[in-house]
Amino acid sequence: MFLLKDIKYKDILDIKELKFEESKVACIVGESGSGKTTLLRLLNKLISCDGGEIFYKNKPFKHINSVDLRREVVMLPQAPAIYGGSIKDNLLIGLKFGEKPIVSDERLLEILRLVKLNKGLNDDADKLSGGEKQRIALGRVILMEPEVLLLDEPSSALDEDTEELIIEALVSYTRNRGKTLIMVTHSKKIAGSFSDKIVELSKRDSY
Ligand SMILES: Nc1ncnc2c1ncn2[C@@H]1O[C@H](COP(=O)(O)OP(=O)(O)OP(=O)(O)O)[C@@H](O)[C@H]1O
Repeated sequence: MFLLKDIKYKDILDIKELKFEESKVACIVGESGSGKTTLLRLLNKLISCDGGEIFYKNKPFKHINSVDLRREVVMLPQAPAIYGGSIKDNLLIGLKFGEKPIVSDERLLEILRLVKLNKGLNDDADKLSGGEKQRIALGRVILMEPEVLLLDEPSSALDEDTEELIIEALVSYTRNRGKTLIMVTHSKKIAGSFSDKIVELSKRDSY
Protein backbone atom coordinates (compact mmCIF):
# COMPACT_ATOMS: atom_id res chain seq x y z
CA MET A 1 0.00 0.00 0.00
CA PHE A 2 2.80 2.36 1.03
CA LEU A 3 6.45 2.11 0.16
CA LEU A 4 8.94 4.58 1.64
CA LYS A 5 12.39 4.80 0.06
CA ASP A 6 15.34 6.73 1.51
CA ILE A 7 13.08 9.07 3.44
CA LYS A 8 14.58 11.99 5.29
CA TYR A 9 12.61 14.51 7.29
CA LYS A 10 14.62 17.18 9.11
CA ASP A 11 16.75 15.43 11.69
CA ILE A 12 13.70 13.49 12.83
CA LEU A 13 13.30 10.61 10.37
CA ASP A 14 15.86 8.74 8.31
CA ILE A 15 14.25 5.66 6.78
CA LYS A 16 15.99 3.53 4.21
CA GLU A 17 13.05 1.38 3.22
CA LEU A 18 9.70 0.73 4.84
CA LYS A 19 6.60 -1.01 3.51
CA PHE A 20 3.04 -1.04 4.77
CA GLU A 21 1.11 -3.85 3.13
CA GLU A 22 -2.51 -3.62 2.01
CA SER A 23 -5.14 -5.12 4.35
CA LYS A 24 -2.65 -5.53 7.18
CA VAL A 25 -2.36 -4.09 10.65
CA ALA A 26 0.87 -2.26 11.45
CA CYS A 27 1.83 -0.64 14.73
CA ILE A 28 4.38 2.13 15.09
CA VAL A 29 6.10 2.20 18.45
CA GLY A 30 9.04 4.09 19.91
CA GLU A 31 10.00 6.54 22.61
CA SER A 32 8.43 9.98 22.87
CA GLY A 33 9.85 12.32 20.23
CA SER A 34 11.08 9.50 17.99
CA GLY A 35 8.96 10.68 15.05
CA LYS A 36 5.85 8.45 15.17
CA THR A 37 3.38 11.29 14.56
CA THR A 38 5.71 12.76 11.96
CA LEU A 39 5.64 9.46 10.07
CA LEU A 40 1.81 9.38 10.06
CA ARG A 41 1.71 12.99 8.88
CA LEU A 42 4.04 12.10 6.00
CA LEU A 43 1.73 9.21 5.00
CA ASN A 44 -1.25 11.59 5.02
CA LYS A 45 0.67 14.14 2.90
CA LEU A 46 0.25 16.76 5.61
CA ILE A 47 4.00 17.34 5.38
CA SER A 48 6.50 16.43 2.67
CA CYS A 49 9.82 14.69 3.12
CA ASP A 50 13.09 16.51 2.45
CA GLY A 51 14.54 13.57 0.57
CA GLY A 52 13.47 10.20 -0.81
CA GLU A 53 10.14 9.10 -2.17
CA ILE A 54 6.87 7.73 -0.87
CA PHE A 55 4.69 5.53 -3.09
CA TYR A 56 0.99 4.82 -2.52
CA LYS A 57 -0.39 1.93 -4.58
CA ASN A 58 2.85 2.08 -6.59
CA LYS A 59 2.28 5.72 -7.50
CA PRO A 60 4.73 8.38 -6.32
CA PHE A 61 3.22 10.81 -3.83
CA LYS A 62 4.21 13.77 -5.97
CA HIS A 63 1.71 12.57 -8.59
CA ILE A 64 -1.14 12.19 -6.13
CA ASN A 65 -3.38 15.09 -5.21
CA SER A 66 -3.49 15.51 -1.39
CA VAL A 67 -7.27 15.82 -1.27
CA ASP A 68 -7.73 12.68 -3.38
CA LEU A 69 -5.29 10.82 -1.13
CA ARG A 70 -7.14 11.92 2.00
CA ARG A 71 -10.40 10.54 0.65
CA GLU A 72 -8.81 7.08 0.87
CA VAL A 73 -6.31 7.61 3.67
CA VAL A 74 -7.82 9.17 6.80
CA MET A 75 -5.81 10.22 9.82
CA LEU A 76 -7.04 10.43 13.39
CA PRO A 77 -4.78 12.89 15.24
CA GLN A 78 -3.59 12.42 18.81
CA ALA A 79 -5.94 15.10 20.16
CA PRO A 80 -8.92 15.05 17.81
CA ALA A 81 -11.40 17.92 17.77
CA ILE A 82 -14.80 17.55 19.39
CA TYR A 83 -17.32 20.13 18.30
CA GLY A 84 -20.20 21.67 20.25
CA GLY A 85 -23.41 19.73 19.63
CA SER A 86 -24.54 16.15 19.98
CA ILE A 87 -22.71 12.87 19.66
CA LYS A 88 -24.58 12.37 16.38
CA ASP A 89 -23.32 15.72 15.01
CA ASN A 90 -19.79 14.75 15.98
CA LEU A 91 -20.00 11.34 14.36
CA LEU A 92 -21.41 12.76 11.13
CA ILE A 93 -19.00 15.66 10.75
CA GLY A 94 -16.32 13.61 8.99
CA LEU A 95 -18.83 12.47 6.37
CA LYS A 96 -20.02 16.05 5.90
CA PHE A 97 -16.49 17.40 5.41
CA GLY A 98 -15.68 14.51 3.09
CA GLU A 99 -18.91 15.16 1.13
CA LYS A 100 -19.96 11.57 1.66
CA PRO A 101 -23.59 10.44 2.09
CA ILE A 102 -25.05 10.73 5.57
CA VAL A 103 -25.90 7.40 7.23
CA SER A 104 -28.86 6.19 9.29
CA ASP A 105 -29.14 6.45 13.07
CA GLU A 106 -29.01 2.67 13.14
CA ARG A 107 -25.55 2.72 11.57
CA LEU A 108 -24.46 5.38 14.08
CA LEU A 109 -25.62 3.20 16.96
CA GLU A 110 -23.68 0.30 15.47
CA ILE A 111 -20.56 2.49 15.50
CA LEU A 112 -21.18 3.48 19.14
CA ARG A 113 -21.35 -0.22 19.99
CA LEU A 114 -18.13 -0.86 18.07
CA VAL A 115 -16.29 1.77 20.12
CA LYS A 116 -18.01 0.47 23.27
CA LEU A 117 -19.74 3.73 24.08
CA ASN A 118 -23.01 3.36 25.92
CA LYS A 119 -24.46 6.81 25.17
CA GLY A 120 -27.38 8.27 23.24
CA LEU A 121 -26.95 9.92 19.86
CA ASN A 122 -28.50 13.14 21.16
CA ASP A 123 -26.26 13.38 24.23
CA ASP A 124 -24.10 16.47 24.49
CA ALA A 125 -20.59 15.70 23.19
CA ASP A 126 -18.99 18.42 25.36
CA LYS A 127 -19.96 16.57 28.50
CA LEU A 128 -18.06 13.40 27.59
CA SER A 129 -14.83 12.36 29.31
CA GLY A 130 -11.51 12.50 27.45
CA GLY A 131 -11.60 8.78 26.71
CA GLU A 132 -15.20 8.97 25.51
CA LYS A 133 -14.37 11.88 23.21
CA GLN A 134 -11.47 9.87 21.83
CA ARG A 135 -13.87 7.02 21.01
CA ILE A 136 -16.31 9.38 19.28
CA ALA A 137 -13.44 10.62 17.11
CA LEU A 138 -12.46 7.04 16.33
CA GLY A 139 -16.08 6.26 15.40
CA ARG A 140 -16.09 9.30 13.14
CA VAL A 141 -13.10 7.95 11.20
CA ILE A 142 -14.54 4.42 10.97
CA LEU A 143 -17.79 5.83 9.56
CA MET A 144 -15.86 7.37 6.69
CA GLU A 145 -14.85 3.83 5.64
CA PRO A 146 -11.41 4.85 4.39
CA GLU A 147 -9.17 2.29 2.72
CA VAL A 148 -6.38 3.20 5.10
CA LEU A 149 -6.79 4.31 8.72
CA LEU A 150 -3.87 6.21 10.23
CA LEU A 151 -4.47 6.35 13.97
CA ASP A 152 -2.26 8.32 16.35
CA GLU A 153 -2.54 6.71 19.78
CA PRO A 154 -6.30 6.06 19.45
CA SER A 155 -6.50 4.58 22.94
CA SER A 156 -4.14 6.81 24.93
CA ALA A 157 -6.93 8.15 27.17
CA LEU A 158 -8.39 4.74 27.98
CA ASP A 159 -7.80 2.35 30.85
CA GLU A 160 -6.04 -0.89 29.94
CA ASP A 161 -9.17 -3.08 29.78
CA THR A 162 -11.19 -0.64 27.67
CA GLU A 163 -8.15 -0.10 25.47
CA GLU A 164 -7.85 -3.80 24.75
CA LEU A 165 -11.59 -4.15 24.01
CA ILE A 166 -11.61 -1.21 21.60
CA ILE A 167 -8.45 -2.17 19.77
CA GLU A 168 -9.68 -5.74 19.44
CA ALA A 169 -12.98 -4.51 17.94
CA LEU A 170 -11.17 -2.06 15.69
CA VAL A 171 -8.73 -4.67 14.42
CA SER A 172 -11.45 -7.22 13.69
CA TYR A 173 -13.48 -4.55 11.91
CA THR A 174 -10.54 -3.59 9.71
CA ARG A 175 -9.61 -7.22 9.02
CA ASN A 176 -13.19 -8.19 8.11
CA ARG A 177 -13.40 -5.35 5.63
CA GLY A 178 -9.92 -5.71 4.20
CA LYS A 179 -8.87 -2.25 5.41
CA THR A 180 -5.29 -1.23 6.07
CA LEU A 181 -4.61 -0.06 9.61
CA ILE A 182 -1.49 1.85 10.65
CA MET A 183 -1.56 2.81 14.29
CA VAL A 184 0.82 4.55 16.67
CA THR A 185 0.67 3.01 20.10
CA HIS A 186 2.56 3.40 23.36
CA SER A 187 1.57 -0.13 24.28
CA LYS A 188 3.96 -2.92 23.34
CA LYS A 189 1.27 -5.33 24.49
CA ILE A 190 -1.22 -3.98 21.94
CA ALA A 191 1.44 -3.97 19.23
CA GLY A 192 2.47 -7.54 20.06
CA SER A 193 -1.07 -8.92 20.23
CA PHE A 194 -2.74 -7.35 17.23
CA SER A 195 -0.31 -6.33 14.53
CA ASP A 196 1.11 -8.05 11.47
CA LYS A 197 4.06 -5.68 11.52
CA ILE A 198 5.71 -3.57 14.20
CA VAL A 199 7.76 -0.56 13.19
CA GLU A 200 9.99 0.65 16.00
CA LEU A 201 11.37 4.16 15.72
CA SER A 202 14.21 5.47 17.80
CA LYS A 203 15.39 9.03 18.29
CA ARG A 204 17.40 10.31 15.30
CA ASP A 205 18.55 6.83 14.42
CA SER A 206 18.40 5.03 11.13
CA TYR A 207 17.02 1.55 11.25
N1 LIG B 1 7.50 20.60 12.04
C1 LIG B 1 8.47 20.31 12.89
N2 LIG B 1 9.63 21.00 12.87
C2 LIG B 1 10.63 20.71 13.71
N3 LIG B 1 10.57 19.74 14.63
C3 LIG B 1 9.45 19.02 14.70
C4 LIG B 1 8.35 19.26 13.84
N4 LIG B 1 7.38 18.36 14.14
C5 LIG B 1 7.86 17.63 15.14
N5 LIG B 1 9.09 18.00 15.48
C6 LIG B 1 9.96 17.39 16.49
O1 LIG B 1 10.25 16.11 15.98
C7 LIG B 1 10.34 15.16 17.01
C8 LIG B 1 9.37 14.02 16.73
O2 LIG B 1 8.03 14.45 16.95
P1 LIG B 1 6.79 13.47 16.84
O3 LIG B 1 5.59 14.22 17.30
O4 LIG B 1 6.76 12.87 15.48
O5 LIG B 1 7.20 12.35 17.89
P2 LIG B 1 6.37 11.15 18.52
O6 LIG B 1 7.23 9.94 18.41
O7 LIG B 1 5.03 11.08 17.87
O8 LIG B 1 6.24 11.61 20.02
P3 LIG B 1 5.11 11.32 21.16
O9 LIG B 1 5.16 9.84 21.46
O10 LIG B 1 5.59 12.15 22.31
O11 LIG B 1 3.80 11.78 20.60
C9 LIG B 1 10.08 15.90 18.30
O12 LIG B 1 11.32 16.20 18.89
C10 LIG B 1 9.34 17.15 17.84
O13 LIG B 1 9.58 18.21 18.71
